[in-house]
Amino acid sequence: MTGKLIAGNWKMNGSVSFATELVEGLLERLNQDAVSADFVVCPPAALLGTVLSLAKDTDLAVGGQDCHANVSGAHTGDTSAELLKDIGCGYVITGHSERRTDHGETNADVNAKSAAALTAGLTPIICIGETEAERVTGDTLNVIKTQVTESLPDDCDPDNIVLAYEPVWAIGTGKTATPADVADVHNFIRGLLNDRFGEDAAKKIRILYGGSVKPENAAELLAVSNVDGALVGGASLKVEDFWAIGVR
Ligand SMILES: O=C(CO)COP(=O)(O)O
Repeated sequence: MTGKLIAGNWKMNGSVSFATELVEGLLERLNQDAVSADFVVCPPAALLGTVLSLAKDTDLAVGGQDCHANVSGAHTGDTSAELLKDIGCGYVITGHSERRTDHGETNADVNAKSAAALTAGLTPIICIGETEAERVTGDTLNVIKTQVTESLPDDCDPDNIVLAYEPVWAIGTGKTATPADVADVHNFIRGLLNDRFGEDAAKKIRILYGGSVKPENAAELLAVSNVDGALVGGASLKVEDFWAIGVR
């Protein structure tokens, strides 16, 4: 692990002109500022080619938003991790709560997709997080434990995985978990990773926080123990805001 990882999940937003303007804006800043954070953008699949051609040979990394667990085959509309790697991606988001909800993805599915990503040479950004109902009933840590246990592939290399804690109730709602809540969950996740991989290996795994991260709350959230970066939705669509989250 080096600096913080600031990942932008564009979700189903953008166009060729939007992507070009946003990526050019980021590259301009990457060239000018001394940056300790690593930046990655995850555009919709149809914009990957545009973004990759702009980001080629730069410090801006690019990721997909999902991949199929299989290498190839009759899976209309899906994209394999191999193909993402082949076109130049370095990362892929797996298990985002919107995919768990919209497409019924289970921890087992997320595990298989993350394993496929690792086999292809991509770093999966494996998403976990409790719903509002689970938080209210005090089940947050149990849910997190199950998700971490079941979503991480058996033989995964701690060098090549990223976790993202995104409380579902904080996504796109403007509600952010308090630094104390975030600390509780991130410290708990670190403990689970320590138990599984041993402390030396586990500390290589970056644990991102996601859910209504914006320039106004980024400093406070990124200062929390065991918060190694951010997975940013809405604010990653504005170059000034996305940049200000990682460079302060
Ligand atoms: O889901 C998210 C990133 O993956 C977070 O989205 P928002 O930053 O828009 O809340």
